[in-house]
Amino acid sequence: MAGVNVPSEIMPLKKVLLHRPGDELLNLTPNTLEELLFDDIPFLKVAQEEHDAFAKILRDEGVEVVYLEDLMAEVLDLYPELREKFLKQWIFEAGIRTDRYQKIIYDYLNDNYPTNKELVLKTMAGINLQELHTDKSNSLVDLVSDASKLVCAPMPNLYFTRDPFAMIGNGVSINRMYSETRNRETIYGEYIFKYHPDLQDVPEYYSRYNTFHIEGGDILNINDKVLAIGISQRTEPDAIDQIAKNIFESDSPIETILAFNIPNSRAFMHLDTVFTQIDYDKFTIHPGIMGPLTVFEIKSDGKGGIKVRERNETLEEILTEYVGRPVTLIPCGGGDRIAAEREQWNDGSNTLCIRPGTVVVYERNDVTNAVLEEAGINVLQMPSAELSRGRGGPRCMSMPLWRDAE
Ligand SMILES: NC(=O)NCCC[C@H](N)C(=O)O
Repeated sequence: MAGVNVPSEIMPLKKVLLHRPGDELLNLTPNTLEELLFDDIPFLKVAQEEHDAFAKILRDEGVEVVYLEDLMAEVLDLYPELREKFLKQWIFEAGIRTDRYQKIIYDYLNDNYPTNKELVLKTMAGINLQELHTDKSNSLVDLVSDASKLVCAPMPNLYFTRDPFAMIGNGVSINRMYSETRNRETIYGEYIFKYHPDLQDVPEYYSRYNTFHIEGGDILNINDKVLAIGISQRTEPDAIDQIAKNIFESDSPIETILAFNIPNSRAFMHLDTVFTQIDYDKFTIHPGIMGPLTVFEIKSDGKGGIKVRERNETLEEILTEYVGRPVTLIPCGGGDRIAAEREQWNDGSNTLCIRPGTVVVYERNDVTNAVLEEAGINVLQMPSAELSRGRGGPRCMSMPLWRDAE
């Protein structure tokens, strides 16, 4: 089906975008973990098995699974003239600035990765110096550079397809990311939404070339008229102002944006690490954010601008007003503070809802999973020992492209 339709977080999921972890995880090293936003180096083989189990759960529930690497390769297959443009842009965005190395890397990729799928996967995996057979006789750089040096860094966070671009109703936000390492990931979104036949007519509400950063983990579709966006470590108020104006000026039916101001911290990096919708009237929430949370309501001022007011009611009251029925907040960890902190850290709140009352979760968060089941939620558990080392859960690892309407 062409286009995208994601008017909520809970209606039956029909099509979802994933990225299967690849050799980019083999290019993680201890001294690059912090810069690349990982807490340890996953065992690739097992991470892939866990990811395949995730895809199987989705397919068994009737969801069409498409992969980012395939969509990008299809674009280059359909438009061969884009291969050179994409490669040169990717090399530049990898920080390669000298003509010499730009040519060495361009020729290396073109000569060694003839199919577009192989090429796309290699741009995701990164390149290290020892792969490049440079002529060491005439360059100081080659003579002194550490052979294991990564000349084009890997993009290990790509399997978190939630973040680089995010569906908003029938449109998309192609994001400007908080960190340079993840901002590189948005190149694939630029190409698939500009050229892929299934996606090229999707209205864009934000551009990767904008100044202010916003990430998809902070964007939650409440319904076709209400959008929630987190103010977080990754998403700044200026970006929300900008996307709100763009949305209100567009054909989008969204009338209200609720900005959730959550603590600025790595553990709570996105709104969806502490808050997700799991049924018509149920949300999971990390108790640790309830105290400091403030909610701002943003609407159009009718003159191309916005008007903002702080909501002082309780979160339940605010959500009940916008969801249209009494809302229950289910605490991650079930009221046990230590379990809440442990399980939020391992994405116990980061559920992926595939239809009202049915969610995919990490099996490791057994306290929260039991609480969800007691609340009548159908909990589909996936293995997570290696994937969770990247600090993201089932919602982080998925970007819905189509959900049924009400
Ligand atoms: N939506 C999400 O919460 N995504 C998780 C992203 C984890 C990744 N290592 C990051 O720090 O961006």
